[in-house]
Amino acid sequence: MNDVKLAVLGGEGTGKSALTVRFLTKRFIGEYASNFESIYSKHLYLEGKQLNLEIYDPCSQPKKAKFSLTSELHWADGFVIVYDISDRSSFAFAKALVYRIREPQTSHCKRAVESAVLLVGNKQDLCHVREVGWEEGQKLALDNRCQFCELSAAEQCLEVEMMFIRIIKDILTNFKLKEKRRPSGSKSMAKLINNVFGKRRKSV
Ligand SMILES: Nc1nc2c(ncn2[C@@H]2O[C@H](COP(=O)(O)OP(=O)(O)OP(=O)(O)O)[C@@H](O)[C@H]2O)c(=O)[nH]1
Repeated sequence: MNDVKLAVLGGEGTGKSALTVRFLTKRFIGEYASNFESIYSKHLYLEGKQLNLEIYDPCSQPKKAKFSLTSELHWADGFVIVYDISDRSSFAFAKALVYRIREPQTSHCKRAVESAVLLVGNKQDLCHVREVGWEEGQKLALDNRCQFCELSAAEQCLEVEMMFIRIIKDILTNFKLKEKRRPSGSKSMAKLINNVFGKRRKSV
């Protein structure tokens, strides 16, 4: 079974828990405990594979070394970065997170393939008080090789599900790429062993 680890990050109150809970239970509750972090688990069947999905939903800790993120970066295979379209400061926070994830040192420290990132403008139902344009989100995503969508955890169940499925599929694609790019150490070793012992065996 494949393990897929996804971190849902973003500014305070942007709807990280609402999106996660919506995906896991199809429900929108409205208020979510925000003083502890959670890792949720879900078994999924996607693209012919059984997956063990883990979703990390951090608690709000505005003072936590803002963009250090070191443990999350090492833990996660992909990121959902959430901002609130009615709150410009949350977009600035999301931008800083995207830059942090895409920093060359970060991208290369552990990974042969860039992490999958999906930027989400949440609370689309509040578009009458919108502070961040759709184009701004789209541009930030394009410039930083991220996927992008706007949606509403409060009003859209299917879109939220599709959003999570999209990022999980990207992660699976990355797993395949990594597999391809992995130096064929094990294969070469098998060849070597075969060359040395295989031939001898023939002569016995
Ligand atoms: N109108 C509207 N409100 C939303 C939406 N998603 C979440 N909210 C509300 O926004 C508030 C914060 O939602 P949370 O899911 O707790 O946000 P969070 O990012 O997990 O919050 P912290 O953990 O405190 O950072 C709650 O009052 C939610 O009901 C949405 O799509 N539309």
